[in-house]
Amino acid sequence: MHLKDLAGILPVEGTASPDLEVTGLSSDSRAVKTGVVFFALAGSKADGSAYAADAAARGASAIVTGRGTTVSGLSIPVLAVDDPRLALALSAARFFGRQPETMVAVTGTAGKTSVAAFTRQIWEQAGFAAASIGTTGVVAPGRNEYGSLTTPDPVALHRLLKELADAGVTHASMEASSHGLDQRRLDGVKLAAGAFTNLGRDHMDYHPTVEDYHRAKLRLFDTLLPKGAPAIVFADDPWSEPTIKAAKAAGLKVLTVGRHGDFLTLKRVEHERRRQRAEIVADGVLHEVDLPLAGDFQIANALVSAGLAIATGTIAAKALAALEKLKGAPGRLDLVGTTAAGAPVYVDYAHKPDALENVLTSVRPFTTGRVVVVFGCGGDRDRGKRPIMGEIATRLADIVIVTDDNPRTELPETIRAAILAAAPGAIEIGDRRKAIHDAVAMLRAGDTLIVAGKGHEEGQTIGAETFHFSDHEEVREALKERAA
Ligand SMILES: CC(=O)N[C@H]1[C@@H](OP(=O)(O)OP(=O)(O)OC[C@H]2O[C@@H](n3ccc(=O)[nH]c3=O)[C@H](O)[C@@H]2O)O[C@H](CO)[C@@H](O)[C@@H]1O[C@H](C)C(=O)N[C@@H](C)C(=O)N[C@H](CCC(=O)O)C(=O)O
Ligand SMILES: Nc1ncnc2c1ncn2[C@@H]1O[C@H](COP(=O)(O)OP(=O)(O)OP(=O)(O)O)[C@@H](O)[C@H]1O
Ligand SMILES: N[C@H](CCC[C@H](N)C(=O)O)C(=O)O
Ligand SMILES: [Mg+2]
Repeated sequence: MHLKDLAGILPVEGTASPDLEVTGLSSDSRAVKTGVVFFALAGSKADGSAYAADAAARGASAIVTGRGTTVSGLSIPVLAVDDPRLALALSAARFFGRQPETMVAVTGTAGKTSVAAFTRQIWEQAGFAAASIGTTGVVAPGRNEYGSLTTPDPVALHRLLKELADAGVTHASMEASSHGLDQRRLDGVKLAAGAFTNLGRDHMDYHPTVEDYHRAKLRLFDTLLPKGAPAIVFADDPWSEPTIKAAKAAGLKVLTVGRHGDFLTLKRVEHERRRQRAEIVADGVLHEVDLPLAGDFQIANALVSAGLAIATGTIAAKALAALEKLKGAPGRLDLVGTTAAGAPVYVDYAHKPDALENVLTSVRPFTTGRVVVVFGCGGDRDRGKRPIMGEIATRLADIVIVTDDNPRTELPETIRAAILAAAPGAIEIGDRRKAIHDAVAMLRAGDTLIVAGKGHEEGQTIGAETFHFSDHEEVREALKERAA
C-alpha cells in the first residue's frame, strides 16, 4: 500500500509524499519497522508523540499525530488529524481490506463473552462459517486462540478479520468493551447489527461516572452502527430504556428481547439446576426452548444472541432451536465437578458486583445446604467495587472466603481488607490455591461452591509477574484429593 491509499483518512496531500510505501501501521514505536506509519496516541500513561523520534529512527514512513501536538525535527512526513485513534482504526480497516461479510458487536457490563459465543454457535448450527472474538480469545473453524484484550487494538483486530475472511468465515460476533468503544478500536469494523445486554458498575477506575460509562457503550449505537441497522436490546434492565431511546434517536431499528421485549418475548421460564425451559414468542409464534445452561442470566444472553442471529438472516425457528445445543463460554457458571456427596463446584467469571449478585442468586434455589463462595478483587482496578462485592457475598452466601485475584502492583492484604471491611464473618485465605482446597473440603451434601473472578484465566498476576494458575485445575485437584 502507498500513503495515498489512506487519503480521506490521513491528510496525505501537501507536505506528505503520497507515493511513500506503507508496510504496516503501529501505535507502539517499539514495534515500528521500515515503512510502518506510526500513530502517536495520547494515552493514560504516556503521550505517543514523545516516541515519534523513536519511531522515525526505526524506519517509520510517516507519523500521525493529534492536531495541536508539535512534533518537529523529523525528516519524514508528520500528518496531523483530529482524532488519531479514529484515524488508526479507519487506516487499519483499509490497510487489511477484508472482514467477514456479516459482523455484529455486543456491549454491556455482563454477558458480552457469552453472547458472542452463543451467536457464533447459532450461526454454526444454521450452516454458516462463523467466528467469535472477545475476552476468551478467537474461536473460528479450526481455530481457538486465547487473546489478552476483550476488544483487540485496531491493527490486531483488522489483521484478524482479514485472516478470518480469507479463511472463508462469513459471520463474526465480537465484544465491544467500553474501553474498546471509547478508544475507537472498532470504528473501522463494518457492523451489520449491534446488541446491548445490561449496565452495572464496572471500570470506575477508567470512567468518571456511570453516565460516562453508559455514554461510551452508546457509541456502538449512535456512532458505529449505520442508520437503519438492527439494535438488539435486552429490555429488562434498568438501563434498557435510555439505551432504546438513544438507539432510536440514532435511527436504528430497535428490536427488544426479554420479558418486556417485543421482538423475542419471554413468556415463562422454569429453572432447573442445570437447565431451564423457556417459552419464547417470536413473530406471534410460541416456541418452547430447553436451554442446557444454569443461571437465570443465561436466558437473557440466549435471547440477545438469538435476536442477533435472526436480525442478520437466520430463520427464527432455527435460531431458537439452536439454543437447545448451546455450550456455555468457558468459565461462565462452568460446572467443573461435584463432590462424592454430590455438591457441585462452579467456576465463574463474576469479578464485578452485578455479576456476583447474579451468580449467587442463580444457584440459591437449587442449594438445599449452604452456598459457599471464594472470590477476591483485582489490584490496580476499581477500588470502589471491593466493599460492594464484600457486602453482596455476605448477604447472598452462607460461607464467604476472601482470597487474591490478580493483586498486580497492589498489596494483596490491602485489597482483601477492603473487601473484608464489608464482609463480617468472612474467612480470609490469601493463597487462592489454599482457599479453593479449603472450600472444597468444607462441602457437605446439598452445598454449592462458586469460585468467582477468574473464569477462563490461566494466571495469577502478582507484581509484574504472572504465574500459571487455573481455578479449573485447582478445583479438579481438590475434588480428586477428597475422593481419594
Ligand atoms: C487503560 C487502557 O485501556 N489502555 C489502553 C491504551 O493504552 P494507553 O493509552 O494507556 O497507553 P500509554 O501507555 O499511555 O501509551 C500511549 C501510547 O504511547 C505508545 N508508546 C509507549 C511507550 C513506548 O516506548 N512507545 C510508544 O509508542 C503506546 O503504545 C500508546 O499507543 O491504549 C492502548 C492502545 O490502544 C491499549 O493497548 C491499552 O490497553 C491496555 C493494554 C489494557 O490493559 N487495557 C484494558 C484495561 C482494556 O482495554 N480492557 C478492556 C475491557 C476488559 C473487560 O471488561 O472485558 C478490553 O477491551 O480488554
Ligand atoms: N446477562 C447477564 N446478566 C448478569 N450477569 C451476567 C450475565 N451474563 C453473565 N453474567 C455474569 O458475568 C460474568 C461474566 O460473563 P461474560 O463473560 O459473558 O460477560 P462479559 O460482559 O464478557 O464480561 P467481561 O467484560 O468481564 O469480559 C459471568 O461469569 C456471570 O457471572
Ligand atoms: N477485563 C477485566 C478482567 C478482570 C478479571 C479479574 N480476574 C481481575 O483481574 O480483576 C480487567 O482486566 O479489569
Ligand atoms: Mg467479556
